[in-house]
Amino acid sequence: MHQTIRQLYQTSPLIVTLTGVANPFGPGRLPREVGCEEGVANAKGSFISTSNGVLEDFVAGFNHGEDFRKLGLHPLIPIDYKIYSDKRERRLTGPFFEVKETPTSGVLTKIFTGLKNSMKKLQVFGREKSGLRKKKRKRHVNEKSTVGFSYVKLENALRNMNISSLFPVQLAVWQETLGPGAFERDICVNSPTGSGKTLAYALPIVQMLSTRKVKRLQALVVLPTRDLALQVKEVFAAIAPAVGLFVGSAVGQTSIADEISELIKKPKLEAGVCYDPEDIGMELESAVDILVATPGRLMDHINSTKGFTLEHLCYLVVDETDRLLREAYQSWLPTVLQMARSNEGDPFSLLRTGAHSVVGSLKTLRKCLGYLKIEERTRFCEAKLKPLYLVALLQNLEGEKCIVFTSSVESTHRLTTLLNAFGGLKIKIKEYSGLQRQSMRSKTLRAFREGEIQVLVASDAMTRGMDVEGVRNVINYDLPPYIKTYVHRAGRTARAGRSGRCFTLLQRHEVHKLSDTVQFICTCKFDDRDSVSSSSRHALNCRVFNRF
Ligand SMILES: Nc1ncnc2c1ncn2[C@@H]1O[C@H](COP(=O)(O)OP(=O)(O)OP(=O)(O)O)[C@@H](O)[C@H]1O
Repeated sequence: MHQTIRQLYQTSPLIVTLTGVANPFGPGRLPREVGCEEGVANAKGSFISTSNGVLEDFVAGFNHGEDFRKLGLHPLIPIDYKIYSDKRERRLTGPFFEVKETPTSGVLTKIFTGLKNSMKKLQVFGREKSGLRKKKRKRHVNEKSTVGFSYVKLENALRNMNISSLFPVQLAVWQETLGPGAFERDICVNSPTGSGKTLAYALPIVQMLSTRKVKRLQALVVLPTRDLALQVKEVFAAIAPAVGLFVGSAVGQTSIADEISELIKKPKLEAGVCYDPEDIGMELESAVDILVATPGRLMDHINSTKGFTLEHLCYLVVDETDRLLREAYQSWLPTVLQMARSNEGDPFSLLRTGAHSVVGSLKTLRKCLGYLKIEERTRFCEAKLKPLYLVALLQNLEGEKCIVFTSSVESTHRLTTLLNAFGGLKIKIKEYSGLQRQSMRSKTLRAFREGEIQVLVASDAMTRGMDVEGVRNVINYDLPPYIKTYVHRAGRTARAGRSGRCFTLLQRHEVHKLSDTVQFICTCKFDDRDSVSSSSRHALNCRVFNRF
């Protein structure tokens, strides 16, 4: 049975959107065409998944749809749209519904209206925004002293991180969550690589929790890999202690016992008193307010750690959403949603009644928030000469920090061995790939960050989200297989407003593939409202920020 979008909004609290660079319709176009923008006003609540991908993400969406449907939710997956893939035009149809109508009255919510003037400085903290509704204003006045105090503390913490002003995406999310309309909806943050999305969600979470009275696990951030999770934990750890919050991680590879002792506070027992073990179990409390986790270890704690609970969860961030939701990881998401709401009896009573803190409907923050200064260069060479070209290129780059991407873990290993065998290169080269033990990877990454290593030869384990300061160059030794891989690889340079270069070594027969990719990125990524140059048209990826 086919449902129209409108019917779906009336029945479904779940919205799955597809946004991002590789969205074949261009960011923004899809949601608008299927009426998401219009839908935000009507939807009763949402959990959102975003995706950078093309076809496989649609398919993944369907698979996950099964999980979601078990929970009584229905993903909104647009069907009956032309999907361009491998130059072929395909049409997806699916079991749920078909998009028949294209609402034309969908009006873009102007989330950035009025922001421009307040974008410059951190003084945005503590400044009361004009246009606050009466009720909100009252709340601010009541909390003025505490809130103002935490603004100052946060500001100092940011200054210690050498951050003196907020990036546009950070201001936009801050405005969405703490400004007028304060977090009435779940939001999806969609902005270029290296534009500061991590702090964009970390800052408001820390601010919102800064007035908490009791230490409980109230914010959960989920990321697909350990290194990424630790990177994000560092960001939280730099600002949360300033307002008295505790941050923990559950990322695997370390002993679970150590993790438990970090996450769960044991009651202090008096010597000589005999306690009932069951009573002790009851008194276990969370030792952290914010947890950064990978799905596997998160599930371990959910299943077997005494005292670990998500029942007080207020904020859920699903980072690198498209990747996380493509891999089921023991259905972690439905489990988290269920646990988070288990104290309400009906897991979706919050969605329906709006009690407690409402799961708002979806809002997509989508805008080109600045330019990525990436210079793109291609070099043609025969396959057998590629290593020589690479050596020459590395010599030319004179020890600048550089990541060389290959197509597989095996070729990463081979190429590193080969490069190290060249005596002439006076630079330190190491490999980073999924083939290595985690401890080895982390050690290499640390050395790369600290500048002890100048060139990292990496498989695509390195592409996503990794933030290493000072990476000036990215080299595609092998052509990336997908558009989004290209985007994420290139996004390891030109971060935080800096400039960078992306080189691609090409064989003649690969030329059309690259030009298709680049053309695709240039034509599809931004809609007409975003005036950007083609070189800036890189890397959009997504974070989902969900409030229970
Ligand atoms: N306001 C700021 N001022 C200066 N530097 C900042 C600011 N916010 C973030 N940064 C720096 O920008 C870099 C990129 O930030 P972050 O890793 O959050 O980007 P991202 O958008 O999540 O990237 P990706 O899409 O690749 O995951 C980091 O090194 C971070 O320290």
